[in-house]
Amino acid sequence: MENGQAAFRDALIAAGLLIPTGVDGLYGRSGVFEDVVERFNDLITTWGGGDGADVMRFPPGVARHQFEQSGYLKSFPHLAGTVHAFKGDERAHQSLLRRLEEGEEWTDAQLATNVVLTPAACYPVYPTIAERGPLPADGALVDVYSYCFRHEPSLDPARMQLFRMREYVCVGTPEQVMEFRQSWVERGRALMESLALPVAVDLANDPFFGRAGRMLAASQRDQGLKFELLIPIASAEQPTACLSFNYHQDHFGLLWDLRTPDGAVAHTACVGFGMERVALALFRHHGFDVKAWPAAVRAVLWG
Ligand SMILES: Nc1ncnc2c1ncn2[C@@H]1O[C@H](COP(=O)(O)OP(=O)(O)OP(=O)(O)O)[C@@H](O)[C@H]1O
Ligand SMILES: [Zn+2]
Repeated sequence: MENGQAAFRDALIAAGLLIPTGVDGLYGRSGVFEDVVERFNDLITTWGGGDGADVMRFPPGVARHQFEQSGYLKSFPHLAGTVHAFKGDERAHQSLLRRLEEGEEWTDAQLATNVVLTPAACYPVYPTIAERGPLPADGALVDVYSYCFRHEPSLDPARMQLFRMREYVCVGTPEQVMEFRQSWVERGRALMESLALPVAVDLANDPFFGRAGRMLAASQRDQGLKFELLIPIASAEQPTACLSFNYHQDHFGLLWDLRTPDGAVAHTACVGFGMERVALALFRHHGFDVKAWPAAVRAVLWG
């Protein structure tokens, strides 16, 4: 399986679609690759834009105080990436340059900034909605799109360290967010089938850290909180999650004190599209030459 992943990655690099940097999971993308991502991004808007979501675009960093409050480090300390910077004086600068020149460790002198790399596009949404006070009667619906960082270096080109996630996020009553999620499971499947991709939707869990994490993952599955839309990319036996449909119950509502108009703690759900994974699935199933893709697929993406 590992071999298949590395071979697919090498083929993508040889075709110029991915540009290697020497770090696993960190790639540049060609114009052709980006065009596919942009067209797919527009397709998501075609399917979801009519719902009147509030569009928000954040840079790929979250405020450290918000990140600390989000609870991410409890569940996923192994995936988080913090931004550190040089804050020294001239002597410290001399020492930095000397250590660099002598091939010594220099990064331990870097100090934390107030920015943490965004782990999932929806993270800045909850505190933003909380700031606005009680929700309107029909809840809140937000459209976000961001680069995300996860420290999971891999030979699998579908497991990147920096990748883009487009999401719709719903905040409201349990009924509102469950209806939102169900509608996206159906829409997500139909959207992906319109691209002639072989899809399966299955129960899933997040990669919670440690022994307590294994119990969290089991309970997440038992309660049916996370579904993924899977497509074979680098391996037929282990298809890759390209979309995910998450119901957080009152997790973020409690954390951020999100309230419905009657004062109850709000529930939240989100649908996330892995933009690079979808592009890779298209290249996997329709070939590296986009001009030779099935006419029906080209029509869906390029009109
Ligand atoms: N390392 C990654 N590289 C590229 N895309 C990713 C990566 N991790 C997640 N994604 C994409 O972002 C979407 C939403 O993220 P989510 O947290 O649900 O991923 P995930 O289910 O944890 O992924 P996985 O189970 O493969 O680690 C996923 O459905 C996937 O398409
Ligand atoms: Zn989300």
